[in-house]
Order: sequence, then structure tokens, then C-alpha cells
Amino acid sequence: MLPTHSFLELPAYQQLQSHFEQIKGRHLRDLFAENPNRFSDFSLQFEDILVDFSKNRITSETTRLLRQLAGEAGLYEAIERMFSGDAINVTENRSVLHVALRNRSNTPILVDGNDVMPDVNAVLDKMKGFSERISSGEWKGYSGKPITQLVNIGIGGSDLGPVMVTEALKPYAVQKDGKPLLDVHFVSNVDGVHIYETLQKLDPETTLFMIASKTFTTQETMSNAHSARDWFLTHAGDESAVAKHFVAISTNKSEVEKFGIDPENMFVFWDWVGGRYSLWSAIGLSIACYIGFDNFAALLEGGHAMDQHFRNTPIEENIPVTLALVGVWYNNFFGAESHAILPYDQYMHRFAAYFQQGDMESNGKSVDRNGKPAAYQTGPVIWGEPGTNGQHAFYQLIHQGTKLIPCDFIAPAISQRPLGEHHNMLLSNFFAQTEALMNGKSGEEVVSELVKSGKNEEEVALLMPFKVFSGNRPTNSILVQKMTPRTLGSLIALYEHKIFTQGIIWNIFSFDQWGVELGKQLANRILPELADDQPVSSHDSSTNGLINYYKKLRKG
Ligand SMILES: O=P(O)(O)OC[C@H]1O[C@H](O)[C@@H](O)[C@@H](O)[C@@H]1O
Repeated sequence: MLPTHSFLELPAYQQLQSHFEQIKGRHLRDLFAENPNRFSDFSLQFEDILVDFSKNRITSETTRLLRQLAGEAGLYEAIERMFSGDAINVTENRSVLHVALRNRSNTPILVDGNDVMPDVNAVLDKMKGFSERISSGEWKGYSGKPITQLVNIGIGGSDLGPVMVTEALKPYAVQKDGKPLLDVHFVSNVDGVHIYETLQKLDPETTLFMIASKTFTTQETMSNAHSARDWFLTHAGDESAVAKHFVAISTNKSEVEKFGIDPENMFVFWDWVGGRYSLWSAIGLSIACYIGFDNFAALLEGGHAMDQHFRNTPIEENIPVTLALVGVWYNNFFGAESHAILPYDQYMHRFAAYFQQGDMESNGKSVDRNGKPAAYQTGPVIWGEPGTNGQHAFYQLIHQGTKLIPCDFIAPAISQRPLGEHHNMLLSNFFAQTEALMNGKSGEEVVSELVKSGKNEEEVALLMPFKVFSGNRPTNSILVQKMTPRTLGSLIALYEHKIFTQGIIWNIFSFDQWGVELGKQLANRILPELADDQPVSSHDSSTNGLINYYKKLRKG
């Protein structure tokens, strides 16, 4: 169990409220002017990862009170409970042990008195052996050819992590003749277009399908898996070929067997691995095959190093806790509704999408751990795109809109693909944006610019208000040396622990996802009603009207 509290009644919450009244009108420009050491006072480093949180609307009093808030919410006790295997996912009565999957120091972690590490290590060994057999060409398809194409069929947590990491670490793909040895594809949507378009690119003789589903009952994944199997059999002809081309990744052995996958070809994980925290488990098999097991192990090591930092570092220097607290500051005091994640690294183009599930499925809750409505804001809307594309799309609103949008800017110092001036140009944008968001541009600056450009008095007066930037818009900057497997592992774990910390402070359960279940149930109820052309009348008038119009339209 986790301790509970009443968020709004924590003494630090009350103190933060009066502190907020004093600080809300202060401008970041002035905070920087007052303290020449602001950068070093408000930045932290972990290995090569620098986290500069100085461009936030905080003072040392703010961080002191926020840390007190974390203490009063029982954060450090909660961290220990997670790491020691307590069933902190109370509504599903499960431990939360993605940290065990990357526990490279191999210290025992107990669930119901049993050490989970031998099972974790056995699956990692099996993944290693499998990925090596694929890349050496020892694993052959039904016609004797080696595998060159992987298709991961999964959705949500059984898709987003592998997609994000294989994209982010593309430069680490196992190579053959100067090119990635394997093409890796991901099919998630139940829309037949997704599997159709993917199958167009495949050769059945050299394709391996990975059916990834924790439950092995998810409608989208099972439909896509059956369609892939049908397509495969029309080419291979013979059921006996399936064993060479289909593997399963799941916690549900009996459903895997029912589907017709040999248990030998099954990679297991456990109910204490949440879907959105599962890329470190067998769900990462496509990653291990694509970048090679050693690189996958480096990813795990990076995650483990961040786990140690999170568990053992005092609160003043604890990076995930600091970012979580700054997030709480905007979410609960400034009323910010969203948070943008903006990687200045094209390979990380799915990073924000990945943490849309990671954060919003975890902390999108409105009932507290006492089962009572939460009378305060919980998890923010997470969104983002890579820089500089975002700059030419939605940064206008971040700079001059009416909403306060705290942003994380992430960049590597060394490009994976150095090309002329490209990386300096990219990074000049990375630095310029946070500077501009912080400083803004005053009326006087605008006027002098307009005058210099030759505008007359009337034109200056007309244009001035539109060209002013208020600034005072908060950002974190995360600068790493290079986006290696280890660094990426640490970064993902950093965000995971930020989410955990915020969930503890908001007194909500971050590891269930009952909100996703309702949609699944309702779709299953409507599906049989779509089988014929009879009008339906069992729903509200809107739903009936839509279904009946659909039935009319689909006749063509
Ligand atoms: O791996 P599975 O069981 O197919 O679930 C896939 C996804 O389903 C739902 O959307 C949620 O429960 C997610 O957390 C999960 O990741």
C-alpha cells in the first residue's frame, strides 16, 4: 500500500499558495538580473545530461517549499515501496517493477517473497540468443532464407516504446553492407490500412512477425495478428511454416497457445510490468534485434543508472523529482493545462508521442488514493514535435498566445549525422528559443527596431503592440552529449520517475488505466450490431443516428 494524504491540506501546499501570490508577477528577466549565479543554482547534472531549470518562474524559496511538499506527500517512502516490490498498483493489486527489468546490479527484488531477478535474467538471455540468431542469419524462414524484415504487431504500450526507441537509435542499427540489417515495421491501428500498407512492403520468406500484447486479447492486435497470419499462409501454404515466422511477447501463455504460436517462441513478462513501462521487458525484442543486444543492454544500463540516482540522491539534486516539482508548480499554482516536450533531434520524433501515453495514461486521473474526487488538477496534457518543425507550426502560440505552456527542450551536443553547419543551426534555434521565451521583447525594443527599419511614427504605433513579446514563459533545457542507447535509457527513466513523483504528490494511482477499458467494452458491444443492415435503436439518438447513417452510406 501507499500512504495517502490530502493534497490541498498539506502545510506546504498552503505555504506555496501564499508564496505564489508574491511571485506570480515577477519576471524571469529580473530574477536573472538579481542573481548572477542563477544558472549554476538551478541546474543539475547526471553523467553527461545537463538539466537547466533556471528559466522557470521560481526562486530558492519556491524550490524549498516544493521539496517540503514532496516530503509531506511521503515521496521517499513511496519510492522505497516501489523499489521493494510492494503492491503499489492497488486497484489491480500488483507490484510496479519496471525497475527490476533493468536492474543490472542484479540485487534481489522480491514479489510475494520470491526474487524476480532469475526470471528477468532468463528472459534477457533468451532475447539475446534470439536476436543473435536473427542477425547472424542462423534463424531461417520456411524457404531457408535469413530474416530481413521484422514486424511488431502491438498497440499502446506494446507499440509506442519500440517505435520510439528504434527511431531514436536508428544510427545504432546492426549493419550489413553499410545499411541496417533489418527493416523494422510497426502495425498498431485496427484500421485495415495499417496492416495492408505494411504487408505491401514484405516478402513472406524473409519476414518475422512479433505479436506483442501483454494480455493477448487486445482487439486491434489480435485482428492484425490474424490478418498477418492469413496473408502469410496464402504464401507459405503450410501451417508448419508459422513457427519460423511468428513469435509472441506476452504474459498470457494460454492465449498465445490458442493463437497457434509454439510456447518455445514465446517471450514472457509479468503482471508487475505496466504496458506503458514495458519497453525494458520482452516487449523490447524488436529493439534488441534491430540495434543488437549489447545496445539494448546499454539502454537498460542507462535506465538503471537513473533508477539509482532517483532512489539515492538527496532531493536538492534529484533530477526527476526536481522536474516533477517544477511541473506541479505550473499545474497547480499557475493553472497551466499542458506541457510540451520538444526534442531538437529528428531521430527522437516519437519521444513526445511516447510520453503522451506514459504521462497521460498514468496521471490522467480524477479520483485520489482514498477513492474520493480530486478537487485539484492532476496530470497535464502532454504534446510536442521535434524542433525546428514545431517552431514553424505552433510556437506562435507558445510565444504570444494567452496560455502558459511550460516546455522541455532536449538536444544532443553531437549529431549522429554531422553535416556542414546543420547541427550548429539546429542548436542555435534550441538556445535562441528558450532565451526568447524567457526575455520576450519589450515595447521599447520593438519601437527602436521599427524606427531603425525606416517605419514612420504612425506605422510604428500601429505595429508595436503586435510585435511585443511578454516573455516570462518557462522552459527546461536538457542538453546531452550524444543520444546513445545509455543516454536515451536514462532520459526515458527520468521522465518515468517524474511521472511517478507527480502521481505521489497528487495522491493518485499512476499505474492503472481504467479509463481505457470503457472504450474497449463499448466497441465490443457495438461490433455485432454492425454485422447486418438492420437499423439500431438501442442507444441514444445521436449514436443510433450515426450507426444508421453509416449503414446507409456503406452500401455505396
Ligand atoms: O499489451 P496489451 O495487453 O495488448 O495492451 C495494449 C494497451 O491496451 C490499453 O490501451 C491499455 O491497457 C494500455 O496500457 C496497453 O498498453
